[in-house]
Amino acid sequence: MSTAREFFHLPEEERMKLYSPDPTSLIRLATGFKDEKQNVFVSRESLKFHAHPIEKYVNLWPTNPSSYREVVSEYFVAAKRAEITLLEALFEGLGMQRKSIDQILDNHGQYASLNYYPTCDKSNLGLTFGLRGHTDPTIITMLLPDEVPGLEILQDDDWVPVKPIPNTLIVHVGDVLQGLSNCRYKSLLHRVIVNSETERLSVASYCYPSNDTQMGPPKELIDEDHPLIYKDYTYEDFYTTMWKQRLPDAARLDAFKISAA
Ligand SMILES: O=C(O)CCC(=O)C(=O)O
Ligand SMILES: [Fe+2]
Repeated sequence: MSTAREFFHLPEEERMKLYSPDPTSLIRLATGFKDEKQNVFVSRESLKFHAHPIEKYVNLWPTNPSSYREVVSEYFVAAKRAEITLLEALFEGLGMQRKSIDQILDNHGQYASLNYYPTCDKSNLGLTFGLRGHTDPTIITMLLPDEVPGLEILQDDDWVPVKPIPNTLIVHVGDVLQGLSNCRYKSLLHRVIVNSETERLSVASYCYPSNDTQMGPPKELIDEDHPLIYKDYTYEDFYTTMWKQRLPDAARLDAFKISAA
């Protein structure tokens, strides 16, 4: 976390060396922007990069601060290990067969985002979000927030603040897990609000399957009480559709519902 903070406290021209508007870049800094249509400002600055397999990507990462590669590698390798352990337990708990689990986890990827939410002028608070409501297009997202409040989740139509607990990770269910589990797990709608006093940081590890992974629910999860909701599709189909639709939430999955055939 302190390495991420150091990075975002570097002079703007140093950070902007990594700026790219292209979402397929292997590493990129994304900056805050104004949505003219909705007249809101989204203030998050984030450094996004691939983190697994780490040997393939580490040479693209910043060398300023000088500890960056070492500290960030150590964190994301440990985060990935924890994600896989958690997912294996969760899939086994759902009753999935080993073959189905391997199909999903073999060749999975890990995408990282260091998120920085600057403080916001009091007069602009009403029109500024850190991040607007969205679900993550992942299997799960492992999030390490700092101790500043800001994350909110939607629960029964109300935005509920998530109270930061020191040294505690948060795991979000993403759209892919909703699809794979045939809706036994629901993707979590969340957003980030900003404040005028304290900047906020978080470190996100997004776990996603390989492009050719079949994302329809495995047959062992389907029975009379749990009729099949989603047809077979690949992660690549999902991603391509997502970019076309530009939907912020799990409604992206509706295109793959059996009833949408
Ligand atoms: O900063 C946070 O707490 C949430 C970040 C987030 O939702 C994301 O990176 O997808
Ligand atoms: Fe998110």
